[in-house]
Amino acid sequence: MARIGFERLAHAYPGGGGYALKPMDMVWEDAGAYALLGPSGCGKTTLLNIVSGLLRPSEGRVLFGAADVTALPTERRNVAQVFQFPVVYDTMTVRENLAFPLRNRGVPAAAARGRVEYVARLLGLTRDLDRPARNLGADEKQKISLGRGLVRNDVAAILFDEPLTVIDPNLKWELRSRLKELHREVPVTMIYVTHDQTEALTFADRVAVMSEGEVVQMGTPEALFERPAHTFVGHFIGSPGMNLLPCAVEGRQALLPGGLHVTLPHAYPALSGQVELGIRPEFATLADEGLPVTIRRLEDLGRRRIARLELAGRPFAATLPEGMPVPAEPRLLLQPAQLHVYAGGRLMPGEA
Ligand SMILES: Nc1ncnc2c1ncn2[C@@H]1O[C@H](COP(=O)(O)OP(=O)(O)OP(=O)(O)O)[C@@H](O)[C@H]1O
Repeated sequence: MARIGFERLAHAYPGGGGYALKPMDMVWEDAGAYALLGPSGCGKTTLLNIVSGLLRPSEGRVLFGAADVTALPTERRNVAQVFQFPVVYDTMTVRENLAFPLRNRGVPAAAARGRVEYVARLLGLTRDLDRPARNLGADEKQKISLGRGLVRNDVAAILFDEPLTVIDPNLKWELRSRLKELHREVPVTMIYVTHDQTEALTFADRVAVMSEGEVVQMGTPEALFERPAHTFVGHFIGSPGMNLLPCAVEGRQALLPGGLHVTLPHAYPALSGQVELGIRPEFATLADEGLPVTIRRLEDLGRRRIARLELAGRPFAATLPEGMPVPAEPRLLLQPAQLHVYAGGRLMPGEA
């Protein structure tokens, strides 16, 4: 198990035109469950491959504990990897597949047996243990791959690269919770790459949200929801994402187009770059008093209703409280503590 550190780490692919991963310093604590979350092309796989040793970074250092592993190949890093598609020996039984990484490390047969059966139980593979792997379907085969990644508990880290891609949607939820359960029982550092926010937020204690080669925020799922450090995080996390309105800020007042004023929870100094006011739809509700808005349409999302509005000439999403009829003259209430100010995309702290 290891704490993983990045020191001035960056990567530019030869002939790739600039950084695929911009310079970063970061520490992932030993035994943490981390996710790398972001859209296609943001640099998740590049960072994961640097951790696994598949890719040598063009700048900076990678540390496992105190050891500099930057130049070490994968086989000398003691990491387990689970990829998008199953990596399974068809000629072996499920049991032999799961035991393979242990046998390779010389783990005694009795200890290996217990561990294999434990992991098989966790992944729902017990009944298949003595079947040849080749007779199984894609879901089952990917479960074997997951099992082979999870079976050793002496690894520095287990790296998952979009491991549930081929899994049937109904099974995904179940496997996610099993992985989480396993992490609680065997606290190994786990790093999980995905573009799916539900997967990242349910699996990880801490999520690194990436955009354009940069980790724009590393935080708990709660922090990403309540205090997005970057407008990208506000927008990318949540459904619908955070509302962002261009504005000017003077002290404790945000001035929106059309002459509307919003009182902020803090005062702000003079800000440069594009200034935006951010608030999540969950903290903006239709009410009898507040800012004047126009309702464009309503969306019923099952447990809640979202009103698509126009505020200061811009689209805006808010919550229509349960049981509230659609108001004839709709007004919008914004929870003051949930108002955030961004300049150049970054969250501004405000004055104490
Ligand atoms: N071998 C390569 N040579 C040149 N450029 C590359 C190479 N691999 C990736 N890139 C570029 O680096 C950037 C980051 O790619 P990366 O694969 O790390 O992103 P990602 O977030 O994992 O995306 P995806 O989810 O699509 O795999 C992209 O712009 C990509 O085009």
